[in-house]
Amino acid sequence: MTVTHALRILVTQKRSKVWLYFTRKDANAVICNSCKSLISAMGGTTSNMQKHLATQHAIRLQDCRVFDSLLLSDTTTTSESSSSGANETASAINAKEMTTIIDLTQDGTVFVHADAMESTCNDLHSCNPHRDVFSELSSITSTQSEVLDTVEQQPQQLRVYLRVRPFSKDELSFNEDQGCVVIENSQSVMLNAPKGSATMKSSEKGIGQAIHKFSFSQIFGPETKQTDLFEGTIKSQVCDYLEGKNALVFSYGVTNAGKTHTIQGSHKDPGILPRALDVIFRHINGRQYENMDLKPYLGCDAQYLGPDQVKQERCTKATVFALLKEENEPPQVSGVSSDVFRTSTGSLSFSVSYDNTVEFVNASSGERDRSQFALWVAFYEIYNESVYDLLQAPLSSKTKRRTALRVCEDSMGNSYVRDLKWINVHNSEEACKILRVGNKNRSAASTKMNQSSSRSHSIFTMKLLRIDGTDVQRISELSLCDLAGSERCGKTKTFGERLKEAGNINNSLLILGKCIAALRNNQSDRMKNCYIPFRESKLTRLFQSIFCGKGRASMIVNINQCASTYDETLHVMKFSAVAKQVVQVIPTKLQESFAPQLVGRDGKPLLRNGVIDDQALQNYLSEEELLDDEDDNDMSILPQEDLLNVIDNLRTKLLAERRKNLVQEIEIRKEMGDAMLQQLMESEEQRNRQVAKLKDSYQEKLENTFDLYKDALKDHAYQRALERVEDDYVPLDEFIAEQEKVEALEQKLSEINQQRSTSTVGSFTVLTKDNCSQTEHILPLPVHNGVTDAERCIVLLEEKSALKKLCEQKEKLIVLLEKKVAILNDTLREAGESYHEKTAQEETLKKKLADQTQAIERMVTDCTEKDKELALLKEEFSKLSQKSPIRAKPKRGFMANIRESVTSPRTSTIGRTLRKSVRTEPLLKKPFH
Ligand SMILES: Nc1ncnc2c1ncn2[C@@H]1O[C@H](COP(=O)(O)OP(=O)(O)OP(=O)(O)O)[C@@H](O)[C@H]1O
Repeated sequence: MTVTHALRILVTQKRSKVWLYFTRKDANAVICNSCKSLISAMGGTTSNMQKHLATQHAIRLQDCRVFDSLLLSDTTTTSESSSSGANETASAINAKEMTTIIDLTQDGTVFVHADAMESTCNDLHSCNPHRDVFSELSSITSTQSEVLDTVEQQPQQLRVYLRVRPFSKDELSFNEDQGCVVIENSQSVMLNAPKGSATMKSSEKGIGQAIHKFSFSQIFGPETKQTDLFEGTIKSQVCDYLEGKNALVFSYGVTNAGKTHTIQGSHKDPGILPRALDVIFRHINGRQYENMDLKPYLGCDAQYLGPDQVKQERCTKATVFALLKEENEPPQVSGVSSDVFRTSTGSLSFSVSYDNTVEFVNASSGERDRSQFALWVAFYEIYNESVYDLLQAPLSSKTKRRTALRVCEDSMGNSYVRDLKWINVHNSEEACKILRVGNKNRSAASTKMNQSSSRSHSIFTMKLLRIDGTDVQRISELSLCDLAGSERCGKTKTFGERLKEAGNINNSLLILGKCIAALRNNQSDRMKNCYIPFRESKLTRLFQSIFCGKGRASMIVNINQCASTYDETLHVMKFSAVAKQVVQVIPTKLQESFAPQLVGRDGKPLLRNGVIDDQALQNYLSEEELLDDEDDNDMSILPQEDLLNVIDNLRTKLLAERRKNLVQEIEIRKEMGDAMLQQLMESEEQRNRQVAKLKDSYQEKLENTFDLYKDALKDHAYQRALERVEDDYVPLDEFIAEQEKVEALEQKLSEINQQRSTSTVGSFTVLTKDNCSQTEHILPLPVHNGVTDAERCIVLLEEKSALKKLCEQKEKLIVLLEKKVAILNDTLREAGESYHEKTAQEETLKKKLADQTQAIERMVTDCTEKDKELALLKEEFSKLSQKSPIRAKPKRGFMANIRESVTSPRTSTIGRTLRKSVRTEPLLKKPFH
C-alpha cells in the first residue's frame, strides 16, 4: 500500500508537470516565435538558450514517457476493464484503414468521401495537447480520481449538416433556379455548375469539374421546418450540454444563405437558439439558482460574489434590459427581424414537445432533487478581428469607438473574453431579451446581396452552472456562432470599409479552414504534427479548446440554390467536406470531473470564501506566462512583485529590441540611401536620354515645319499661276467665233482676190500713195496693159511675201529698238539717279559755300573793326609819341614796334598803356575769325 501510495504521489507530480507542459504547448508555439526573434536579438546567448530549450524539451518528453508507463501500470492495476476497453476502441479505429478522399470519376464527377479519414485513437491521444488535463484534476478530489480511472474517449467525426434555403420570389423571377443543387438523399448532394459560372468556364477549359458530389451528416432540404432542423442537429448537443458537456455550433455559408435564420429564426418560426433555450429552461424548471452570487470566471471556472458584487450584477442586468425598453420600434439591424422572440410568457410560445428530451435529460442525470442551475449568457461579436460586447450600451456619439475586448487564456489554456458582460437569466424571455439587445448592437451593413447582411461573427454563449448547495459542481458551455458571410469581395461589390470587413471575415474563415485542415492532417498521419494556427484569428482562438476535445462541435452549412452564387456555394461545400473529416475525441465522463475550481499547481483552490488567494495565484501562473509579452494575457491579476519582474524582463527585452531596431534602422537607412542614389543616377541617365530624344524630335518637327512652309509656298505659287491662267483664259465659244470670223474674212479675202484677178489693171489704184511709197523701193510694179491676171496675182503674192518679210524685219527692228530704248531707259534712270545725287551734292556744296561766305563776311567785318581799332591806336600812339620827350625811334613798322614793346624787358609806358587799353577795351577780346 505504501509503495502504491508513493507511486501515486510520484505519478501526481509527474502528471502535473506533463499537464502544464501540454496545456502550454500551444501557447508556447506562439511564444516560441517571439522568443526566437528575441533570442536572435540577444546575439551570443542564442546557442546557449537554444541548448537550454532543447534540454528542457527532452526532459519534458522523458517525463511524459515515464508518466505514460506509470499511468499504464496504474490503470492496469486499478481498472483493467476500462483500459482494455480503450485499447479495443483504439484498435477498432486503427483497423479502419481509409482510402482516397477525392475520387475523380470518368464522367467528370468529383466524389468527396467524408468518411475517407485515417485516424486512430492513439494518434489523437498523442496529438491532443490537453489529453491529461483531467488526470491533473484527479488529484484534487477523491471523487474526481475515481471518475478519472474510468475515462473513456469517444471518437466522433465533426458533425456537418447542410441546410438548403428555398428560393425567394425575387430569385425565381431572376431565373436563379437552374438546377444547381440536387439533393440525392439525406446525406448526399450534387452540385451542377450553371452556364457562365467560373466553375463551368474552368471545366470547359479542362480545368476542374462541372459536377461535384458532397456528403454530409444530414441534409435538410428547402422544405425543412425549423423544428425538424433542431431535432436533427443540435438537440443531442443541448442534451449533452445539460449533462455537463461543452458544445459549439457554427452556422457557415455565403451571405444571404440563411445562417441567421437558422440560428435565430423569426418570431413565428424560431431558430435553433431559442429552441435550445427552451429546452434548457424546461430542464432547469423549478431548480433555478436565484442568488446570483456564483458567476462564471475566466475560461471555465466560477467565482463567488460578495453582496456588493451581486448588487452590481443585478444593476448590470437591469441596465441591459433597459436598453431594450428605450426603443419604441426596434430597428432591423441584423439578418433577423428584431421582433423575434418577443413573448409575453416565461416560456417561448413555440415550445411544442420537448418533454421527451427533458425527461431524457432528467432521467439520465438522476440529480433532480439536489442540484440547482444558474444560466449565465453573453453575446458578443468579432468584427474586423476585434471582439465587442453586444450587451454594452451603444455609444452616444457616432464618432466614439466601441471598446474592443481582449481574448485571454487561463492557466489551463482556455480562452475567454476579458471584461465580457455575463448576465444571469432566469427564463427564456430574459434570454431572448438579451438576444434582442445584442441584435440591436450587431454590426450590420447592407451589401449588394443582402440588405441586412451580418458583417461580423456573432456568438451567443451560455454557461450553465450546476450548483450543489453553495458549491459549483460543474460548468458547461454552449456557444452558437453565426458566422459572417463567406462571400468574396468582388461578388458583393465591396469597397472601403466593407472591403476591410470582407478581408477580415475571409481571413478568419480562412484560419478556421486552416485549423480544420491541420487537425485533419494531424489525425490522418500520426507522424505529422502540423502547427494548428488557432491563435491566428480571434474566432479560432476562442474555440480552440472545443476543437481540442473539450466539447463537441458541429457545423450547419447554409447554402442557397442561386446560380449567381454558385462558385461561392461550391467553395463553402469544399470547406465543409474538409471539416467533416475532422474527428473529435471527447472523453465521455470527462465533464463530470471538471470541477470549476481555480486550482494552483500545488492543488490548492484559488478561491477562499469567495476571495482570490494571492499565494495560490502566484503559483497558478507559470514563468512563461509572466514572461509572455503578448498583449492578450491578463496581467492585471498578477501580484505586484511579479509585475515588477515582468517589467524588468520587459525592460531588458525592450533594450535589446531597441538596440536591434537601431542597427536595423542604420542598415535600412544605408540601404535606402544607396538605393536612392542608384535611383537618382538612373533617373538622371533617363532624363538625359529623354532630353536627347526631345532634341531629336524637335529637330524633326522643325524640319517638317520647314517642309510644310515650302509646300505651302509652292501651293501658293501654283494658285497664283492658276489665277493668272484664269485671267488670260478665253472662253471656247469666243475663240470659235473669232476663228469663224477669221475664216470668213479669209474667204472674203480669197473672193476679193478672185474678183481682183478678173478685174482691170485699174484696180491697182487701190494702193494708196503711201503704200506705193513704202513698196516702190522693194518692187517696182510694171504697169502696162499686156500683163495677165495670173501674173498680177503672182506679183501681188510676191508683194505680199515681200511685205511680210518687211514686216518681220520691222518687227525685229522694233524689238531691237525696244531693247535699245530699254537700255536707254536704264541709262536715263541711272543718269537721273546720278543727277539726283549730283544735285544733292551741289546743294550741300552750296550750303557749305553759303556758310563760308557768311564766315568770310564776318571776318571782313572783324577786319574792318580791327582796322578801325588800329587806326585809333595809331592815333593814340602818334599822340603819345608827340607828347613823349623820348626820341622817336626810327620807323620800323607798326607790328615790329608792338613786338618790341611786348618782348622788351623794360616796362615802357607804351606797353603798359597798350595792355591797359587792351584790358579796358573788352571788344578787342573777341576771337579773331
Ligand atoms: N429556410 C428558410 N426558409 C425561408 N426563408 C429563409 C430560409 N433561410 C433564409 N431565409 C430568408 O432568407 C433571407 C436571408 O437569410 P439570412 O439573413 O438568415 O441570411 P444570412 O446567411 O444570415 O446572411 P448574412 O450572412 O448576410 O447575415 C432572410 O430574409 C430569411 O428570412
